[in-house]
Formats: sequence, C-alpha cells, structure tokens
Amino acid sequence: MASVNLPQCSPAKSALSCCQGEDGSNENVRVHHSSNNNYLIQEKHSFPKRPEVDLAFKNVRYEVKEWNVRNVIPVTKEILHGVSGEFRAGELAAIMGPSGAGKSTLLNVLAGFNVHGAAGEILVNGRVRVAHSERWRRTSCYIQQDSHLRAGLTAGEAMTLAAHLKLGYTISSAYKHTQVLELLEMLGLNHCYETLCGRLSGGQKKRLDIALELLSNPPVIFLDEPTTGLDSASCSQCIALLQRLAKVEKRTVICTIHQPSALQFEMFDSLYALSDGQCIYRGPVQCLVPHLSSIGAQCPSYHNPADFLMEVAIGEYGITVDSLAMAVNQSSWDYKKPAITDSKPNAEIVPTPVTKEPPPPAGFLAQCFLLYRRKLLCIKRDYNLLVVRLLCHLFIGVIFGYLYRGSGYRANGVLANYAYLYGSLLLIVYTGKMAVTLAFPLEMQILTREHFNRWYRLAPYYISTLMFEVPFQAACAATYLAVSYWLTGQPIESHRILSFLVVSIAASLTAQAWGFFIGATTPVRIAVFAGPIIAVLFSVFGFCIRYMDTPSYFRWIFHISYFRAGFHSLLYTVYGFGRKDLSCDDIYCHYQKPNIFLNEMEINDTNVVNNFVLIVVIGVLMHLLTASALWCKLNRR
Ligand SMILES: Nc1ncnc2c1ncn2[C@@H]1O[C@H](COP(=O)(O)OP(=O)(O)OP(=O)(O)O)[C@@H](O)[C@H]1O
Repeated sequence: MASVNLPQCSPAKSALSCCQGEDGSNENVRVHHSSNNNYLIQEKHSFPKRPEVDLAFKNVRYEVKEWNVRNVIPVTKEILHGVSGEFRAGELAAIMGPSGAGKSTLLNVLAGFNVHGAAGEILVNGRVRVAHSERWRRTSCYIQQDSHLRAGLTAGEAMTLAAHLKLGYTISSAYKHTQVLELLEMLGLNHCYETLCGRLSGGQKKRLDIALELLSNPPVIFLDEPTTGLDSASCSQCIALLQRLAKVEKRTVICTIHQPSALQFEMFDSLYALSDGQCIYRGPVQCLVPHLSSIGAQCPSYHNPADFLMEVAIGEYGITVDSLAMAVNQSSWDYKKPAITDSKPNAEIVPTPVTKEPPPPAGFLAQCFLLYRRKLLCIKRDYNLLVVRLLCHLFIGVIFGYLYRGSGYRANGVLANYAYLYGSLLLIVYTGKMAVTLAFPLEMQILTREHFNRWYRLAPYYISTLMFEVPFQAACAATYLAVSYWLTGQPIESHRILSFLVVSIAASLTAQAWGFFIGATTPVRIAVFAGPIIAVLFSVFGFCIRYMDTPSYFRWIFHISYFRAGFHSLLYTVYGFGRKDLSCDDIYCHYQKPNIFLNEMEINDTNVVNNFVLIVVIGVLMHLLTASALWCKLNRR
C-alpha cells in the first residue's frame, strides 16, 4: 500500500502554527504555559520510584450485547472496531473524538475497567497484559469523570484515610502525614485541608481525586473527561497539572477530552482520535494538522486544530471515517523511541530493578477499622438522617401502641393484637429493607472507584458497612418494639419479652440483608418496587392465608418465608408457652383460652427456636449472596 506523504512536521513545531494566518502571525493564540500551571511548579514531593510504563494496544475490539423490545435475542453491537496505538511514559495523551465515538469505551478497556466484551492485545512494556491483572491494578489508577468523594469528610481526612488504606502501616504515620501535606500543597489544595469534600469546587474536587490516587504514585493515570464542568481557566490548570504529572515522574497520563481550546490542545504530547469506533489519527498533536492536510483537509486560518479535527471527523470536509482510518494505517510516524508493540508471551509487568514497589496496603483488620472509622466520621457530620430514622420508629411505636392499647391482655382484643403483631413485623421488615435498598446503590459508585483503584478489598468494606448498619437497624427496631410492646399491654414476662425482641430484630435484620441484596443487584428504579413487592409476597403467607388453604405449588413459600417464621413465632411468644386465660370483660370471649386462637391459626405447634434459626440462616445466606454479587460486579466487568 502506498504510504501517505506527510508534510515536514517537527514535534517542536506548534500545532497552532499550522493553522496560522497568511502573514504567519499567531498573536491571538500565544502560549502562556507558566501562567496556566499554578500547581506542581515547585514540586517538593518525592515519590518512591515506580517503573516507567509504555502502553500499547493492538487490534482492540469491544462489543456489547443490546436488548431491545422487538428482539428476544440480544443484538451484538461492536463499539471499537480493531483499534491500535500506543501511549508512552512521560507523555500526556489525549483521546478525542466526536460524541459517541468510543473514547470512554477505549479508556475503560485500556484501564482494565471493562474486560468483558473486549478483544485484542494490550501490551504493558511490551508484555501482554492478562485480564484482571492485580499487578496492573496496582500500577495504574482510573479517575472517572464524576468525583466520587465522601461529602462528609474534609480533604485532609479523605487524604489521611486513603494514605492509611493505600500505604498501610509498614511506614510511619508521620511519614504519611507529610506525604498528605506535600501532595495537597503540590496540587494547590493545602488551604482546603479542613474543607469538607462536599464544599469543594469542581476543579478542587478533580484535583483532590488526583491527589488521592497519587498517594501510591501509580505510573499510569487514566482520566475520563477531567475537564468536564470546569471553566476555561480551571480547565487549563487541570491540563497543565496533568502535563507536569506526566513529565515529573515519567508517568503515562491518558485522558479523554472534549473540545479543548487551542492553547489547551497544544499542552498534550500525543493525540489519539476516534470516530465511530475507528482510529482517525494517532501521533503527536503537532502533526495533526499536517496529517489532515495531506489527505485533503486544510485547516482554515486561525482555526482551533481541536475543533478542526471534530469537523473532519463528522464529515464536514467530505472525508469518510473509513478514509481517515485508512490514512492512519498507511502513515508512519517519526517517534522518538522504538515501537513498543512487539508482544512477548503472557506475563505481568516486570519492574526494572531500580524501581521500588509502594508499601503494602493496610491489612484486613486495619481496612475494616479504617472504613468503619470513615463511616463514623461521615455520620458525625451528617447525623440528621439517622436521628430521623430513630425518631420515626419511636413515633410510630407510640402511635401503634396507642391505637392497639391494651389488646395484648384482653381476650376480645386478640384479633386487634393479631393485626398489631403483623403490622409491627411488616414495619420493621420494611424499614430494615428499604433504608439500605435505596442507599446502597448510591454507595456503589464510590465503592467501584475505590475498589478498582485497589484502596481496599470487598470483604473489609462489606464488614465495615454491616458493623454500622446492623446495630443501628437493631436499635431502631428495638426502640419501636419496646414502646409499642409496653403500650399494647403484652405480657411482661422476661422469656416472652426476650423471645419477642430477638425474633423481631432477627427478622428485621434478615429483611435488611434482602435490602442489601436488592440494592447491590438492581438499579434504584427497580429496587424501589422490587423491595416492597418481595416483602409483601412473603408476608402474605402465614398471615392472610393458612397452610392448609394454600395451593400445594405455593406451599414451599411457607417453608422459606422468614416473615412467616417471624410472625408465627411472635404469635406463639405472646399466646403460647402455656399462657394463662386472658382477661374477658364481656359475657363471652371466644379467645379467652389462648390455645383456641393458636389452634385456629394452625400455629399451636410452632417451634420458635427452629423459626429463629431459619430467619438467621436466610439472613446469612442473603449477605453471602450480596457479597458474591458485588464481587462479580466489581471484578468481572
Ligand atoms: N453498555 C453499552 N451498551 C450499549 N451501547 C453502548 C454501551 N456503552 C457504550 N455504548 C455506545 O457506544 C458508543 C460509544 O460510547 P462512549 O461512551 O465510549 O462514547 P464517547 O466517545 O465517550 O462519547 P461522549 O463523548 O459523548 O462521552 C455510544 O454510541 C454508546 O451509546
């Protein structure tokens, strides 16, 4: 194939000069690097040396399966059509292209964030990267477009906790504190040490995102649209910061970007342009305009090359994407280093001897403790929701207690008491389930980011979440139960009170486990109705319908319903265990002998211990399923 003849293009020559006016003037686009680069100018911080990483990829394809209403069978859609390229250590690379071109998809595939559906080779220092490589995760970091910071932590606290998690306890706290202070200073955030993350500006949040990841000094940094939402000045500062990060420690910095200004565009070392899932340019930014002009697209005078690229990509110059892609394959670039795309057999990155691995992260128990502490810190700053949750339980306990007052000891109040017990269980099952069903999906974004960047493992995260949520839900349920039990006049006998509390709280916690499962596996929009539907389905069996009246194909639900087990146990706790006759202030009270009621309800042979065991087993099972589902979500993307 004939190669495209490129005009003379030196990396030192500004891309802007290719679009200058006829008089050669480019006054309007004069570059002021230093004024943009407020951060990192005086870098005092010294990182432990990490290996330099060159990243190459060959014939990368990515496809997704799409379902639509008309097709029962999913349709496969290819988003990346066999793209190749390379990114070098010490360079700031931009991935650009029109909206929907596949920029984020390529970044996700290169970062290892999306593995499922990806094909092709990704080479790290010339060696094929294995899918889900743990080593790669520790070598790179991925900073997503939206900042997922905990609003309730100050920047200093967020950095300190991240330092403990990522750098572990083999190095002193004093050293970590110095690292935190120096990094914050380096990124121009030292005055934000005491500022809550939720109150930081968009640009400050982006810089804090970067600072958090720099604690472990990853040699490769991926950023998805780091400048989105920033004003022009913050945008330039952000790119200047990335440029310095690439230069200072010879990091490989790759980011997707939308429409940078001419000045910002020139700050990138290399460009990878995509359109419709195909590569339409790869190489130094300075060579973009000469390359496009060589295939018949002349950049108008005083035009921003980044805008020009977009116009070419969407076909405004009459060149098809296929022709652009073909021109890329035919052109040869004058790179400073030899090509890095020769693959060696499957292996992970081998650091050069002069480099040092970062210290090991915190151990299992330390991670549990740190994550729990982080949760408590956030709650300390924003406890309103928890107070409301607790007060609601107290309030509804008083209301229920008042409505059903005295029904616990009166023979003609048995049916009212039956409704109270059912309503009480339904209430604590709902509050246990829905509080986490809706809150957990919001946690997922933070968890995904931090887990992907290897701040901690899933198990400590899940355990620390339970360490808070379980006692709190138990306290809420106990508050409601204590108040309403007393007001409704249930028997004041220690074994009944104990059994009542233990069974009710266990049912509430099992419902909470269901809530975690639904929240972790379904989107919020589905979770809001899936949670109540499941709760109602299980609650029907054992309350509105007796076992003998249930069609045989539904009877299995009786056996696995933790709600049925809980409800029957509560009834037995109140009316069983040899309870004496109830007080009757009418001429005749049908349920004066509690056994009559238990017989009619077919629960006279209820085994409270067995039911309790069933409730606990279902709860534990749901937590195990949740943890497994989360693990798959986080590790098998
Ligand atoms: N999971 C998915 N299922 C179906 N289509 C998808 C999926 N992910 C991406 N796509 C499609 O692939 C194309 C590329 O998406 P991608 O997000 O990579 O584009 P982009 O270049 O980053 O766009 P933008 O600049 O607008 O963010 C789009 O048409 C998008 O609709």
